[in-house]
Amino acid sequence: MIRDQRDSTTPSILIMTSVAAEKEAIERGLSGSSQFQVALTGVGPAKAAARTATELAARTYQYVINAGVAGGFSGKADITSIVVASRIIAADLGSESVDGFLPVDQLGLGSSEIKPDRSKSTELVKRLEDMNATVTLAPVLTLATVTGTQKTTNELTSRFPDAAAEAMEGHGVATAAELAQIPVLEVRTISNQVGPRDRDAWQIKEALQALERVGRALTEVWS
Ligand SMILES: O=C(O)c1cccc(C(=O)CC[C@H]2O[C@@H](n3cnc4c(=O)[nH]cnc43)[C@H](O)[C@@H]2O)c1
Repeated sequence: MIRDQRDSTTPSILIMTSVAAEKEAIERGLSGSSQFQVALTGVGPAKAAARTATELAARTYQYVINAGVAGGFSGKADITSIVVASRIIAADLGSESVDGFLPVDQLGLGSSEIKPDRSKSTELVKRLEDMNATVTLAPVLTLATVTGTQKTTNELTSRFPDAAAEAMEGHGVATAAELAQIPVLEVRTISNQVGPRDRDAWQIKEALQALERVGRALTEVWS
């Protein structure tokens, strides 16, 4: 019989955040739980994929989670609410055409979507609801560019009517996890609404407080 050599102090869940403030918020919520390792991706899907792959090459993990703040689509996810990804979608992976955007799926060049672990995602939603958090299970878009105009907002809403949030790392983290055959989750707390750029309106502090709550909920999912 093959035994798992890891002991209870070896992290088995890797959480990737883009910036240090997100990492610290998650770590406050985890309150030292030894099952989790939190590491930084930097901003954007390319760094996210490369840095996640580097972490996964260094140690064996059972789950990978991408966590951080995000933009919420109006009417789907309000500022400070939480979105757990039901689908992780690379929204800008494909080609423009005169008839509109063509995703790589339609070009016969692969898939722009990765499915997160359904069971753990659902359990995370339940734990957050038990904490009285406002939480939505819905598609989360990954883009290399933060949406900053009404035109792009309208295009994304039309292409992905169910999407609740957009961020910049999820599909990169998920791609590295998929290649390593490890289940992935994405969870985002909403710091701003997707729409015409208004950086002063971003509520980072409140979104980071919600991220701390996500950290607490994660310890319950894996208790
Ligand atoms: O300035 C700070 O203190 C600070 C603290 C935590 C995070 C930040 C960021 O700027 C995070 C960038 C990160 O956030 C995601 N994000 C947030 N809103 C959006 C959006 O509307 N569209 C796309 N991405 C968004 C993204 O994943 C970035 O990596 C600052």
